Amino acid sequence: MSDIALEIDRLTSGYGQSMVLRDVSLKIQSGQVLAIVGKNGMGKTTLLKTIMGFLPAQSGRICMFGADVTGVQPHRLAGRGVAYSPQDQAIFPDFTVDENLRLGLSNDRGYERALDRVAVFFPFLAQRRGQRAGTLSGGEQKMLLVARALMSRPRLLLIDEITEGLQPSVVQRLIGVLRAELAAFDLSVLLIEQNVGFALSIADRYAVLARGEVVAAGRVDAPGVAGVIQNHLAV
Ligand SMILES: Nc1ncnc2c1ncn2[C@@H]1O[C@H](COP(=O)(O)OP(=O)(O)OP(=O)(O)O)[C@@H](O)[C@H]1O
Repeated sequence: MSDIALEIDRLTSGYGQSMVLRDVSLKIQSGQVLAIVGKNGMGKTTLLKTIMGFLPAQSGRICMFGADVTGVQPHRLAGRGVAYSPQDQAIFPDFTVDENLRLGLSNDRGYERALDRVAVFFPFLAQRRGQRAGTLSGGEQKMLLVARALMSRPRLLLIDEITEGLQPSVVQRLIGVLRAELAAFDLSVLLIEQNVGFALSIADRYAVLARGEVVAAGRVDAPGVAGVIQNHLAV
């Protein structure tokens, strides 16, 4: 078993003729959290979509747990222990809370136990299992999204801008659930964030993406990191 959960080597990708990511290289050690920060339109979502196989890589390589997964279909990654919490339109509004959560597992076995685990942090999920997901508040829908991604106890979790529009108490709860899962399981996380405070509170390492390139990277506990990141975001 590789001690590197995710390794991206000189990845280039985009939409048709328009290249968005250029030679992006990143690495996540098993059990660690990497936060990717960057301004709007810098290629963060494109990076996640390419890693997940929704967009083809034009060049470069994506490895997970030592295996080359470049070009592997998204549903096949789920079978390898990869979960994805996308930025938009990711819950099924006409399905109930229960039905949305069941989509996070490949079968019904272990459903109740998984629900108990995530409901420690998001009790409303257990209390409102029959409610249509589209009638939950925006913050509750985001919590549902993270809970669904965690149902299968993934080895690698990719989260796209989960804190956008959330009140601080919900952000705190998300920090709580991620810390608990990180402590209990050998979970590795790739986090896309604009909320630098959230990113630094949960991540081990960071990378700044600007115009499709990694322009800064390092450990979050290095001196002055918040300032370095803010400077990049201000440019
Ligand atoms: N489906 C698409 N077709 C063509 N261009 C796209 C498509 N999706 C995104 N882009 C372009 O790719 C670039 C990067 O977009 P991306 O969504 O990856 O940025 P981002 O860093 O995630 O931004 P945000 O924080 O606003 O979500 C942008 O210029 C965007 O217009």
